[in-house]
Amino acid sequence: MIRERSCIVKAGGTGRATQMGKTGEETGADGSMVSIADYYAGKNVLITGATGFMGKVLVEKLLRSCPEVQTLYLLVRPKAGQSMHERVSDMMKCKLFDRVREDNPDFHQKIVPISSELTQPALAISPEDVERLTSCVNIIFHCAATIRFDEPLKHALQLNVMATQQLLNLAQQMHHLQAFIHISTAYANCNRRHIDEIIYPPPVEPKKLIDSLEWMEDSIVRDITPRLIGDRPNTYTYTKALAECVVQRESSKLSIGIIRPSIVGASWQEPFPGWIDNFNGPSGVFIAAGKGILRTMRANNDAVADLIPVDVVINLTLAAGWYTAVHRLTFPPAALVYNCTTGGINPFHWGEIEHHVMSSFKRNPLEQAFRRPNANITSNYLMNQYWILVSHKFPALIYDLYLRLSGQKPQMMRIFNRLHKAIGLLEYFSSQDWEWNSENMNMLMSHLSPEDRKTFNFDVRQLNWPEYIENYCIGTKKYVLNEDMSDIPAAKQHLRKLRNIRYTFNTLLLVFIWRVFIARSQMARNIWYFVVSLCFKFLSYFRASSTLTN
Ligand SMILES: CCCCCCCCCCCCCCCCCC(=O)SCCNC(=O)CCNC(=O)[C@H](O)C(C)(C)COP(=O)(O)OP(=O)(O)OC[C@H]1O[C@@H](n2cnc3c(N)ncnc32)[C@H](O)[C@@H]1OP(=O)(O)O
Ligand SMILES: NC(=O)C1=CN([C@@H]2O[C@H](COP(=O)(O)OP(=O)(O)OC[C@H]3O[C@@H](n4cnc5c(N)ncnc54)[C@H](OP(=O)(O)O)[C@@H]3O)[C@@H](O)[C@H]2O)C=CC1
Repeated sequence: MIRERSCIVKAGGTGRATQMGKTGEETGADGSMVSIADYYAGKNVLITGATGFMGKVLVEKLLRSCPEVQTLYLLVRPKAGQSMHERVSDMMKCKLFDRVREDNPDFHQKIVPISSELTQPALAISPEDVERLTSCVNIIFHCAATIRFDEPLKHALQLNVMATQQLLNLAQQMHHLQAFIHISTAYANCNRRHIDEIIYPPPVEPKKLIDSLEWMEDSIVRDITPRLIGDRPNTYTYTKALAECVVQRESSKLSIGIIRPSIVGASWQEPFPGWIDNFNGPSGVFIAAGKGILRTMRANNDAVADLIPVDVVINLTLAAGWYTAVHRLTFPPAALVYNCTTGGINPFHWGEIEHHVMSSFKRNPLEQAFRRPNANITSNYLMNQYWILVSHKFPALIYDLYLRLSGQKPQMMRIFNRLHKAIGLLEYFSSQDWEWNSENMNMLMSHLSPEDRKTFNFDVRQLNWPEYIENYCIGTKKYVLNEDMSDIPAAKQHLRKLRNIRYTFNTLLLVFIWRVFIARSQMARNIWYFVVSLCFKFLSYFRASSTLTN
């Protein structure tokens, strides 16, 4: 149980002893509150979802900025024919860890993978590992989740809610646990316009839902899912809301912090600008636009694009872990919620994003683009449908015809169908505005020392959006698509070729229209001559009137 009355924590390699003050705050020898890095020194940290996008950045930052941390226990499952050890060792080889590798080539010694499948009973952790974890873990970061918007409800419930409950059960057996940090999402309550840093009543009692879905066939669950999720857009936001409620229920027994990031994007500063490794959220949209595939999407130009860089989220998460732990005895029995968003502090809009993404991909084009990047967003449904037909389906049809004629397998229509499915799922988030209260983020910032504010910076007022978007787009090119920056001249040359193809195509189309309609029909010819003579008359009138005025 973690709500111990007092405790002495040996601050690892710094040799600095920290102790619980009367208020429950962990203080240094001089009575001041320990810094974040000093707090993590000597601590054993358990992380779920460490192989995911945010988990990796969390592991990297802990190792780099809290070098005295004792051990990171990562709950990992084997996947795609790779053992858990192979997966973790591959992860540590990735470029994200370059800076840590430079500082400490032996950093891998601090990482201990623990085999776990979160959807299995007791998280499928072996009894020996349970023993090990319960005897030494000091802080838990729970990042694992399914973030797919089309996840069947049963599976989303299993992973996002039931696994969270099981992890909380495990946490309660831990003898030295000081904080449990749960990663939620700012959109857990997206059925509300204004979202405070509180846990709202759940749409349904989680336990009752779990019990009733257990005996139901998948097809029945699929049929009733829209009724269950109600005014939420998908099973993801719905189950994340239920998970918050499950976490909240344990807050009388554990010290809990809940982080609610909005749309997590590439890194802003750390470990280097623009790091991103997936197609989720806006990244896939940016890439599709940069490749010239996506030309239109439904989004509101004036709606706030609540993107938040991944390093900001992780800095806040680590600071929240520190704050939750050092204040654990003074907390009321309620989880502290941190809305981790940018919209209320440093707003930027989808229209501006579109402009900067497009100009960035013109300066730094992606290789082998399908067409020149020129995506436009519109909130008008009919307009969007029109452009989908003209700019997506028609070119896809022509290209597939070309592939067929040249003996290759047609593929463009299939790509567009998948793209339409993906953007259809994202439109809900790009067409509306939300307002998040972020007082706890400000409160947390005010508790940091000037040094910690620099090392664990989450002050998004300093974020320069155009520069961030430029680095984000370059990041998708370098780290998601593995394209080389030295190939940019060739990519530009390819875009010039595409432009010439378009000019030639448009000219041929004009000639074709001329031949079919104008040259063959007397009426079309008459209309044509009428339009031309009207233009001529207008030009002559315009010229004559401008001569008179002179
Ligand atoms: C310039 C214009 C500016 C426009 C501005 C407008 C931008 C609007 C953006 C709005 C974003 C809103 C996000 C809201 C986030 C809520 C926050 C969160 O809490 S939660 C976090 C947010 N959560 C999410 O974002 C999850 C959303 N994603 C999903 O739910 C699913 O991926 C899916 C249903 C879209 C596709 O399912 P399915 O068809 O089964 O396909 P698989 O998944 O199996 O992937 C197959 C392959 O395709 C790849 N790939 C994937 N996506 C894209 C893409 N967009 N494109 C290209 N490729 C993509 C994928 O890598 C994979 O490759 P490989 O491994 O085979 O090589
Ligand atoms: N990305 C975003 O925009 C946002 C994310 N969030 C939240 O942040 C957290 C992390 O998201 P993100 O890093 O983007 O997600 P990812 O999909 O990149 O990572 C998910 C992680 O969960 C693990 N996981 C999934 N299923 C299981 C399982 N059955 N057993 C064990 N581990 C499992 C994955 O492991 P494996 O590699 O084995 O699949 C992976 O490590 C989530 O809680 C999400 O809700 C909140 C707001 C926005």
